[in-house]
Amino acid sequence: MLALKDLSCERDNRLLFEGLSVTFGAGDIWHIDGPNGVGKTSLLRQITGVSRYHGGELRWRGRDVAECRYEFAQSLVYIGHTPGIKKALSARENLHHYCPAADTSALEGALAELGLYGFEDVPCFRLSAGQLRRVALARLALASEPFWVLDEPFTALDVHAIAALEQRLSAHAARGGCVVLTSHQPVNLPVQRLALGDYSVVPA
Ligand SMILES: Nc1ncnc2c1ncn2[C@@H]1O[C@H](COP(=O)(O)OP(=O)(O)OP(=O)(O)O)[C@@H](O)[C@H]1O
Repeated sequence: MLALKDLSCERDNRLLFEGLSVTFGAGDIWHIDGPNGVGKTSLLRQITGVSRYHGGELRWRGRDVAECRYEFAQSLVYIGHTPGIKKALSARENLHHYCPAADTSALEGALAELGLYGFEDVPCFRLSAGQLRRVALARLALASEPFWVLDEPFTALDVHAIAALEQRLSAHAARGGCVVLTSHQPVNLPVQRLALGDYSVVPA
């Protein structure tokens, strides 16, 4: 789906990585790994178009992303480091914001999948860190976009939510979707690993 060719990244005049070439394909789950500060979030921000890249090329389904920004954006779910939840709104309202076409039972099903049954209408400022992360991730159950980019999605989740999320990611890949994620925890899925810092691509 997305090919990175000779990508480089610098922040504050410091080179984080260069010459990074990898293709994130249909059916893949990629785990971007590396120590704190190596540039994982910066890479995700580059590939999603949130930050610009300083060198190299990004190609979406064979086309330069600059030429197909709208199509690429329509194909992408990006859930960043912070959950991106409006705390004055409820879980249901937040999910509706991201998935306006979903009906009541779809919204409730997505929230229930991540253990939020009974919390649908509680304002999010009353939820815990893990529950807030669950609200953000619930949209994956409703997402039709093929390319998912998730920054530290397992942070703050308990074992049950981790298992539910892993199942969701696995089902997405099995349907021909692609997942690119960062995690400091081991991922219990057949992932391909991209270790920033040594640029090695380790197949599953
Ligand atoms: N807002 C910012 N302004 C300037 N430099 C930044 C900013 N955020 C991060 N950096 C720098 O960019 C580098 C890469 O940061 P990034 O967040 O991409 O790392 P990371 O690998 O995701 O780290 P972590 O594992 O801690 O989340 C860091 O070394 C940091 O010094």
